[in-house]
Amino acid sequence: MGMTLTEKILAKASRRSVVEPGENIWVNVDVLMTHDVCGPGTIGVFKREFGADAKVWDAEKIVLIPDHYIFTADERANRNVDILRDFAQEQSIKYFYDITDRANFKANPDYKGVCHIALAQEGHTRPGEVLFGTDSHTCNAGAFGQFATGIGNTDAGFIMGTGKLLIKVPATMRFVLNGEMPDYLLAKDLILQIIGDISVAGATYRTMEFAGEAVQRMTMEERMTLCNMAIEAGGKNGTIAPDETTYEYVRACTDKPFESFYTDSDANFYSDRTYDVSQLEPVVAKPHSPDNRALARECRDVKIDRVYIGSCTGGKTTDFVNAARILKGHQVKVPTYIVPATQKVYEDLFTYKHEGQTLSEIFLNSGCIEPAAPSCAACLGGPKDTFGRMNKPEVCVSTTNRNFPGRMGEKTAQIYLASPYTAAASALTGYVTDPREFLG
Ligand SMILES: CC(C)[C@H](C(=O)O)[C@@H](O)C(=O)O
Repeated sequence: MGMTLTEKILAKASRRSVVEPGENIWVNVDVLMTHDVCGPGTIGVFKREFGADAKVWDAEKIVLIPDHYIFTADERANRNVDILRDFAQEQSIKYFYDITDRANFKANPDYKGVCHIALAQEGHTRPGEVLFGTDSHTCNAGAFGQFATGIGNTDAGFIMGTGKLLIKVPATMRFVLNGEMPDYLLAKDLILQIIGDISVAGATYRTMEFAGEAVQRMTMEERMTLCNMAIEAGGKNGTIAPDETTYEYVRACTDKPFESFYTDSDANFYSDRTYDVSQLEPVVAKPHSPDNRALARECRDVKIDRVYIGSCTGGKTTDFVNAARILKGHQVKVPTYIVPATQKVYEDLFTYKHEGQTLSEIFLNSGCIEPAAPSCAACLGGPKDTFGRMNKPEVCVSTTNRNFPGRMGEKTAQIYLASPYTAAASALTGYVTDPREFLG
């Protein structure tokens, strides 16, 4: 019997020739990522269990990324970043993307922004490796053919001390996305479609492997959007077989060697679903669950108060290019927040041109709020002074990943998850809007 790409990575990481779903195995970790929310807790567990003077297992395999609650006056949030800094110094952690001057993020060249996109841009998402992160959207890196998943602080503290973790091998659900992608659909529509089909518990502790010609034709950023939301269906990890598109991206970010794995033709799947993407339509996830799917056009009577374009899921350069395609030459009817995921994405807003104008010019000319400093910002609410936080019971169309009550701040606010096209089209009308109204 053949193996899936996930099984092969886990077999290699546990120094076995074969692993099977359901087996508990010890894996060697290639990268451990933590951020300002969970880093202090992880460090606390590490020190308690391994000793106040203990050294981490490998100072070059730990990546510390302040990204969640950065641009805030909240003292505890600020203290969390200080704890990361002290630890990085004490342990000589090689990859610490620090921010010291919060008043001017551009004065901090080391500062990146949202961890999942920073991991990719800094070359930490390499095919065939094992990445654990103290964040549920760590599955984002599965787009690179890496085994990547979120863990809690206790597991992360254990990895800090040992470089290993005991995990159960997940069974794989394959999603084959065939057909020509219509020019009004984005990866976000596909993943919302799938989550709507299988529910937020539909892939619990399983691998979601995305394959098929529509996936092969996607850019790395669109592939990341697919894998990023695997956790929204309960998935342990998302994965996509590496190919030339992957290698081109990875080689531009790192010269570290890596090994690629591919699913065998006789591999065993827990389930195998096929979609013809040419038949799909733009969708949203209505409040208050990512699986509460509806066609965007069915929600045309939903009046909205704001639009938010940002986060690991929907704040990458491609996401803004797609939003700009719709916004160019029109005026937004509601406050529209632009939050680039990383400093690199922020720079792209001022250098990347769409039809002769930079993305930032397009956004400002169409009446959007000036692009914010890169961070997770209001994707998960945050302290009261967080940029874009929902502090009133308003309705928002957002390119982020979750729409549970209180997710963006105010508990009674309503969030419609959507693609950058749908978010931008909605900004132009003040209602949830199918982007076909503005495309073509
Ligand atoms: C803060 C962190 C633990 C959390 C996560 O794990 O996902 C956050 O990033 C989120 O998106 O909800």
